[in-house]
Amino acid sequence: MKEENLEKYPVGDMLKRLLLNVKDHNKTIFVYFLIYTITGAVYPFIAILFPKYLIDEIAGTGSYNGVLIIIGIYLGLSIVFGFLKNYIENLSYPCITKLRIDYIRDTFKKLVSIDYKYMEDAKFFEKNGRALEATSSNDNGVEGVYHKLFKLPAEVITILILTVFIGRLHFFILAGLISNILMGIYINRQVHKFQYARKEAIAHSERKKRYYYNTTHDFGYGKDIRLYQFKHRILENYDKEIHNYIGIQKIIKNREYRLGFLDLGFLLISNSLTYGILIYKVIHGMSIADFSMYLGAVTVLSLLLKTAIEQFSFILNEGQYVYDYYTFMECDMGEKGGDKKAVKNDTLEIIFDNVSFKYPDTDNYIIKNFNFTIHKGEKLAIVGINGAGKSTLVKLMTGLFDVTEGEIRINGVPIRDYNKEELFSMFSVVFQDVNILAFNITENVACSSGKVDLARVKKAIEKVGLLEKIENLPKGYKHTMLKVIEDDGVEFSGGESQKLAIARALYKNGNMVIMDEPTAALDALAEAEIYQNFSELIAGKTALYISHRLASTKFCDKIALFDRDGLKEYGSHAELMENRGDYYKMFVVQGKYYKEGVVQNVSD
Ligand SMILES: Nc1ncnc2c1ncn2[C@@H]1O[C@H](COP(=O)(O)OP(=O)(O)OP(=O)(O)O)[C@@H](O)[C@H]1O
Repeated sequence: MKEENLEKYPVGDMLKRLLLNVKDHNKTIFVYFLIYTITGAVYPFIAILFPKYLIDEIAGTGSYNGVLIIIGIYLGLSIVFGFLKNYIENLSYPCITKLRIDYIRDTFKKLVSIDYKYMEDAKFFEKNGRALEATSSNDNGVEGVYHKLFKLPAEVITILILTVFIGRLHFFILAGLISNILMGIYINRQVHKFQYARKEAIAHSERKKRYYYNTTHDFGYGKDIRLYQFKHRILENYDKEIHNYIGIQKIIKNREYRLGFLDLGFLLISNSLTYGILIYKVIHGMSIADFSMYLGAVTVLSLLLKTAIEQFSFILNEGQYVYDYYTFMECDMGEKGGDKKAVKNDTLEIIFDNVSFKYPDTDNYIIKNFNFTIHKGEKLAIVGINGAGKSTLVKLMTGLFDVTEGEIRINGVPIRDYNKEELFSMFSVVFQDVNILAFNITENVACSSGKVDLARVKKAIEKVGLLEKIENLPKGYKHTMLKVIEDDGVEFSGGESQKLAIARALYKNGNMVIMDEPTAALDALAEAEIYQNFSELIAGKTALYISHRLASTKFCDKIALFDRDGLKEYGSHAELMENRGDYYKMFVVQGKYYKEGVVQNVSD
């Protein structure tokens, strides 16, 4: 990767946004900053001037009292300024950390609102990883830059005063110091450029490492990892990735190390100049008191210049990540959608108008030139082979993915015109993979911890047959689910989780019900109950039912059968049976299987 890859970014703009953020979140930090800058700028002079006055006093009158007064003043000033400076720094630290935590909160908000398509996009995770890096620790990114910005102005003031002071003594001392510092900046920027040019490789490696880390820490993978011996493969891959990562870091450190020699050379030249000139001045009449004061001033200046340059470079370098963060946060990722409101108190009509779709970064169309209408109040069953695109249709009509070509309209309005939250509010969906969150039962059903209609939660739970199970839990509806947060959290079986997901859909009471294999994990009795109660569950709404169990299609008005080439058959159960096509064949095969199973069970 070439170093020219370093992106230029507007430093001023980045700084302005950081400061505006302080203004919006916690203005007190500005007051702390002011006090720190004054005390921090004055503090070093106490140590620089003290030896001069002390030596002058000893060499002059030599009175004990005079010496004691000077020591007293020195100690007094050191204590007052030193204490104030540290105290204020201490007060500001957690406030600055809070600013970073707020940035993380904003990222969370963004992540749960952006278009779903990004959730299935590996590249997005790398981008997101880089943005998160800017908020990942106290010392780097946003918070690191804030801490440095807090301290830097005090140092700059001290440096300016000392520069004039020393510059007046001899220009060469100053020139030596400045060239040393310029070299420091150059080296720092070179290392950063080199490192930043490798940020894609680092982010890629980080993503892989994170994946292996998460896989081993996620209980959900526990069974497969053990029973299928994935452990060796995971560890092997993790080791490989670490090796890769360390390889990149070594290259960066090697470059830093080599450039460090250049820095050392300039430091030696600068120090030789300083000491040489000061010794020369002493030989030609400079007092020891002044000598010690200038020596102190040069030492402090060179130290301060070094720290200030480091901080300055740090701000420039880390600012690049901070800017990446802002770019990420400001990127429109479909959070809002259009401005149309949800359809209120009505059922939905969905029209697929010449829709084609392929997943981002893939070449194959999953759906091609698809024209179809789901009428108001219709109960439609979708059946078909694995991978035919049934779930993809759901992702498209609910707005989780955008169509590649064509248009989907809900009650005449293109779905991209709906506000995203309004659009999502219209669907009560039960997906085949159920996700239970580590909240309590009520929150999992009502999807809220705010205003919840407990009677409705209970009714939904009752309808899916979970009433007894939940009322027997020690904390009932308030019992936390999963063991991730609470030790005594309740873990549901696959079927129970699916029932809970149906209860969630019932409680939501959207305009349309979509069930994608909602009974796959249910026992036969529970499944039969869902079939029987289906009409009641959907309460006259438009409903879509995806299932491989053809018995479930009988209670639907229409059936659409898909294969890899799209819609193959469409009609009522009776019509499709009469047509003797694929649906008929599938139905007969499944029926035969069931019958044979029954016969066998009976004969057993
Ligand atoms: N995020 C994705 N990126 C790329 N391809 C995908 C993605 N999700 C699904 N696919 C592909 O799209 C095709 C259709 O998948 P879909 O899940 O819609 O099928 P399905 O009919 O619901 O299958 P099943 O009956 O097995 O649930 C599959 O070939 C799948 O590999």
